Amino acid sequence: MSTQPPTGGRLPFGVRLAAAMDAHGPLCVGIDPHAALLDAWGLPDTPAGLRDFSLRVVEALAGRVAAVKPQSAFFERHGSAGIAVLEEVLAALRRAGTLAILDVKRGDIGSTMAGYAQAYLADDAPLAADAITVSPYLGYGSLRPALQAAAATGRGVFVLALTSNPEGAAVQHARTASGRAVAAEVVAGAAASNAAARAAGELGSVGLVVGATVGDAVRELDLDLLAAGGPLLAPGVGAQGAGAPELQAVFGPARAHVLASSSRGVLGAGPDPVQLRRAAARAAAEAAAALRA
Ligand SMILES: O=C(O)c1cc(=O)[nH]c(=O)n1[C@@H]1O[C@H](COP(=O)(O)O)[C@@H](O)[C@H]1O
Repeated sequence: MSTQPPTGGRLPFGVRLAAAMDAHGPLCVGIDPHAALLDAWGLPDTPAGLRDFSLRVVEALAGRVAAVKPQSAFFERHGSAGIAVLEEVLAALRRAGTLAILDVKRGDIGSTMAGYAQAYLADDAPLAADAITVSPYLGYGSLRPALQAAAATGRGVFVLALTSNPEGAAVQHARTASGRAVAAEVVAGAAASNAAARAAGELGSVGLVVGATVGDAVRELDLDLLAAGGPLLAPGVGAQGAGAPELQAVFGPARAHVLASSSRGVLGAGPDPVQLRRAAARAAAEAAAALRA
């Protein structure tokens, strides 16, 4: 990452996220408007239903959780009208001062990655978020345009390292020519990207995604998650079955860097905003007890 001061008057993403986790607890709530959730909330599976659902989540939780993570897929499935809703949701989070991590899992050859970087990490982009999820499986170096754009604007990226789905292991646990696991190469890439922030004693802006459901993989693959120096986004909490014991066991000495992430586990408590807030507060307290002990 660049050591130039970011544009837009923002502190680096890692610094802003560390402050938000201290203020609100280490929880990110995902906005994943599945058709079934829209139905459970009494809303139609249309762009209007999507808008109502998403803005109600923002209204209930903005200013109360460390970060909110809209899942782009559930907006994209409604076409251009869905993307327009996503723009509105990101703008609402920006206005509320709540960090937005846009889950788009982008990854492409460098020149195309530059296009994605402009789409999500430029100051004037309609879909600008504070951070995005990216896939390093076209090679960590292919992420360079996103890493540079993030550093230049005080934004961040979360690089998929060990994903929460069982199919991920076939790729992520495989050994490279160096003998290290593919996931270990990704962790090493993030550590190099975060070197300057680490030297400054700050949380880096290049995070990793490590599912809370990955069991013993971090230890077995010898991943030094603490040395990576960035935040560790841990999906899999709640609906996918992980809770406090899994967070503690998976992250061990790196647990102070973890941002636990739950979508359906919190959203299922809606649409009543009081119940949504209660579910988020409960999940944040559980994550804090597991990770900050
Ligand atoms: O990048 C992610 O957030 C992510 C990575 C991963 O390994 N596993 C994973 O579940 N996710 C996302 O986290 C969310 C999980 O939603 P729930 O299972 O409802 O909490 C979805 O939007 C997933 O796409």
